[in-house]
Amino acid sequence: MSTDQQTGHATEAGAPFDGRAAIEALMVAPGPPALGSAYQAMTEELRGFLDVLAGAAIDTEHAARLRAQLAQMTSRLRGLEVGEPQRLWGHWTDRPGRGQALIPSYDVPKGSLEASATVTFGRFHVGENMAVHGGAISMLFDDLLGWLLARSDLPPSRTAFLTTNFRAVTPVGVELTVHARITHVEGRKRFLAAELRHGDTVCADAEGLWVELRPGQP
Ligand SMILES: CCCCCCCCCCCCCC(=O)SCCNC(=O)CCNC(=O)[C@H](O)C(C)(C)COP(=O)(O)OP(=O)(O)OC[C@H]1O[C@@H](n2cnc3c(N)ncnc32)[C@H](O)[C@@H]1OP(=O)(O)O
Repeated sequence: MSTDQQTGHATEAGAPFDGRAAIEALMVAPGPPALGSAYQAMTEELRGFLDVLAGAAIDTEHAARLRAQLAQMTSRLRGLEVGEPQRLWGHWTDRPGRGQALIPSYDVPKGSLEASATVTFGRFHVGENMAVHGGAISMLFDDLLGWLLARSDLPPSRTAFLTTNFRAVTPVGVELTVHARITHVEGRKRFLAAELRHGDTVCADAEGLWVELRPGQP
């Protein structure tokens, strides 16, 4: 066995990286429950920090102080860097949000072909005019649909395309509902759709294709 220099994944000597096996291996929590709780609380704090920072008018001194504090934390974490399989970020598959702050936290049940969840975007995800950034909405759809598939009984797959329609401004700081479903499966191809609503208003919807990874495919 050797280690892929880029990803940190263990591979048979000379064998290409196997993305399907890597995803299958990650479907269990990466650490004990106490660490999971502490990590989840830390990512929630980080979300709160980004939300307040994105909404704050700070002066030069404050910006310089924050930069120094962040630099200090960054250098402390540098010594703890690991390869992708060992990292904790986004790998808490047993917890809502999975321990990441890329998109709002949500949860979907295991083993179903469709799911509804509530999400709230903060100011960190504002594009302009207090509308949620279109890229953040597409990212939510990609993540949610990918996670719905990962929680189903189907083998690992990857997004081939995702089309998002922005139907109305998506508001920030309010609860939204998102519905995702696997519409049909054709061989290795999984077709999915999703809809994001604020009350009765459809803010955005999406449809996409996920293709099942073949064993040994990166
Ligand atoms: C925490 C633990 C892990 C948790 C993991 C889950 C977290 C979830 C949340 C995180 C989520 C994050 C998610 C992410 O970030 S996923 C990252 C973003 N996506 C990618 O990087 C994908 C890059 N592309 C590929 O890897 C390959 O192209 C794939 C694998 C998709 C297909 O390449 P492959 O060589 O395997 O397949 P094929 O070419 O033989 O095609 C097979 C069939 O598919 C049809 N086709 C293919 N492409 C398209 C297209 N664009 N439009 C229409 N059709 C298309 C094609 O015509 C054919 O159909 P047919 O002729 O058979 O009828």
